[in-house]
This record gives sequence, C-alpha cells and structure tokens, in this order.
Amino acid sequence: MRLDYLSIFPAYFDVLDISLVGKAAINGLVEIHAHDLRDWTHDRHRTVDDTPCGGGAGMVMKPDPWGEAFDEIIGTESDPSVHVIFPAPSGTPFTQSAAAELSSAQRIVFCCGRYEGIDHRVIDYARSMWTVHEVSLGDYVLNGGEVAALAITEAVVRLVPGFMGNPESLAEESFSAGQDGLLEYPLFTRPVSWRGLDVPEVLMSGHHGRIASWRRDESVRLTRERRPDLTDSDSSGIH
Ligand SMILES: N#Cc1ccccc1Cn1ccc2ccc(-c3cc(N)[nH]n3)cc21
Repeated sequence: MRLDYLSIFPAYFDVLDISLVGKAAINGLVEIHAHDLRDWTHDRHRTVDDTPCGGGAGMVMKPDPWGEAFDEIIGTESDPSVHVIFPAPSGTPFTQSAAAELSSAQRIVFCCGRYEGIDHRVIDYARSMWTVHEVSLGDYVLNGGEVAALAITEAVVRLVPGFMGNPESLAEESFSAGQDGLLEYPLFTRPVSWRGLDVPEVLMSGHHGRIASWRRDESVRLTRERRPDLTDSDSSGIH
C-alpha cells in the first residue's frame, strides 16, 4: 500500500516514521510519501489561497497547485483503484467499516486542506479521475485535514494483513464486525487488587461461559449508555 499526503504542512507526517505505521513502512507493508503543496506554486510567495468567490470570511485554497500536484503524484490517467481522501467537516462520518474497506487499497492519497477549505472543482476533478472519499472524523472543526489524515491512516493501516502481530485481537475491538456493533467490554489485568479496586471475580473464575456472558452484558450495558445510536442498527446484537 502506497500512502501519499498533500499538505502545506508535510512535517505533520514525520510522526509516521516513529509510530507503528513507520514499522509497517520498514517491513515494506506500506510506502509513505509526504508532499508540500507549495512545491506546485510558481509565484515568489508560493501562494496557495485566495479570497472566496461570492464573498465570505476566510480564504479558499486555489485549484491550480492541487491539479499540478495530482498530475505529478498520481498522473493524468483515470484509475478507480486510486483512493483520494479529502478530510472535511462536511464529509461522511468515517467508520470502522470504511477503514476495513480502505485497508485493501493499493494506493491512497490524502488531500489535506487548510484555511476554509479547498476550491470544490479540485474535488470534482478528482471524482472524474479516481475514487474520492470526503470524510469527517466527527462533529467538530479542526484547523485542517492533517490530523484527520493521521487518524484515518492509523485506523486503515492497522487492518492491513500482516501489520498486527495478533490479528485475532482485531476481532474483539469496539466497532469490529465480531462485536455485533457493540462497544468493547472493560478490560483488566494484574494485580487482582489495586488501590482497593478489585478485578471482577467472574474474570478470575476460569469459567469461560460465565466470563463470555459477563463480557457481553457489559458490552450491551456500555453501548446502551454511551451509544444508543448503535443499539438500533441492524448489525448490533441488541434491539
Ligand atoms: N474545511 C474546513 C473548515 C471550515 C471551517 C473552519 C475551518 C475549517 C478548517 N479546515 C480546512 C480544511 C479542513 C479539513 C478537515 C477539517 C475537519 C474535519 C473534521 N471532522 N473536522 N474538521 C477541517 C478543515
């Protein structure tokens, strides 16, 4: 899997060299390439923004540098196997199933906007050439797309076959298909008693049936408390 990042702050992605994603890069599972969008400007000030047509606050990212960067980084041929991701507050909420789908992609290009966003023609052009995803991390506004790109990268790469030492652990996580759309149950380890707080006795009983039942009950309780929106979905084990 090749991952490209287009941003006016490419140093944001240096962190990928020290994280587990960096390990995947060393193992050859992923290739990481960060690019400075200003490298595709031609004026002295390396300008990437301009005032919004129709007026309004803030600045909008000009289309020209994006188009030239696309030509060089992706090419000028249409290829639906290339996934181009535009993080945006107006995007579709990013989910674990979206991460799972992207984990089989061979090429992902993250377009990290700044200011008030990117000229919409850039997204329209990308849609005419590649598979585009406009995604939101959640109902809050970041200053740009870089943090979202890092979060999406981690969610996707950890699902790439061969990345996780113990792939079975993925099946028990919140939001994974194996959890019936339920939140993960509380976890405990040694010591059994810590600052007057004890591990639930059932977990020390060695009775696998009771443990499984306790864990499911806890998942159902937590999901009902914290994510009632998940309890109505068809995938959840509770209705
Ligand atoms: N767009 C926009 C915008 C609109 C108003 C105010 C500030 C911004 C900043 N911004 C510029 C690029 C960009 C990319 C992604 C997010 C983003 C994603 C999630 N889930 N929250 N925020 C924000 C981004």
